[in-house]
Amino acid sequence: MTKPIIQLRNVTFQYDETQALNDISFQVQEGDFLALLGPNGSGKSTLLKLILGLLKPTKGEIELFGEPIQAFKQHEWIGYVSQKSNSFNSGFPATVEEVVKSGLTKKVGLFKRYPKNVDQLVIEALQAVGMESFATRNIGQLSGGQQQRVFIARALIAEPKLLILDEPTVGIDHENVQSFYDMLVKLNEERQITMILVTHDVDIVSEHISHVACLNKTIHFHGYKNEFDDISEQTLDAWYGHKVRKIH
Ligand SMILES: Nc1ncnc2c1ncn2[C@@H]1O[C@H](COP(=O)(O)OP(=O)(O)OP(=O)(O)O)[C@@H](O)[C@H]1O
Repeated sequence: MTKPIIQLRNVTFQYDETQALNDISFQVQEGDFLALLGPNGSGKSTLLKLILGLLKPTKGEIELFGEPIQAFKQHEWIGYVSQKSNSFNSGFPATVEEVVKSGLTKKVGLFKRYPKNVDQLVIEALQAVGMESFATRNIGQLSGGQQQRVFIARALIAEPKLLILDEPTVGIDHENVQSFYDMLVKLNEERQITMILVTHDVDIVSEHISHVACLNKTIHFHGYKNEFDDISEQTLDAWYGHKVRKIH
């Protein structure tokens, strides 16, 4: 039996002037691979910040792993790779292995020691994203897509149950997007990591994604990927307020 990892009930969020989210209710189940789609300004980042506990809903409730978010303490269960992770300049003074190791800080606490097998853990995390041969390189000397993989390894080393990726394929060239997806699917299937992939690109929805949620201030659709495929472009246009083209 799968259980909800995230449950939102009637969540509304208001910045001073702007209502960013209106009456959002949906669940993410253990093992789901969810693409959260929405145009610019549709509330995707706001929704993520609510799930990560960085903002509090104006109205409504959020549960993580079956607990009200206010009581939830296992923050190391949630890995987050932000949109801006892959923007180091070439002189940034950290190696790939140092960046990955820093992903353990949340788990071991800032002033506690790393486990004895930390080097092995770093290599395993890098192997999972196909980046082990870059371990000693400077992070700033990697391409945007390679840096993104390293940041996923940094999240993986803490053994998350849920991985949230904000626009992960930005900066990855077209030929490498498929292998990037294959890597995410492998993590989802082999390690049973629940995935939420945030994007404003409808095209990006790969065949491997299990669920899709369409957000534009409110949730217009949340369901299986094959149900999403049946939605017409006209309906998407109406939700998003502009022309949308689906590429299969
Ligand atoms: N700190 C803030 N203060 C006031 N309004 C904000 C703030 N952050 C976001 N907003 C507004 O809330 C709405 C939702 O913004 P949000 O950043 O969540 O959208 P998004 O879907 O992540 O957009 P994008 O795809 O462009 O990153 C927008 O109208 C935005 O202008």
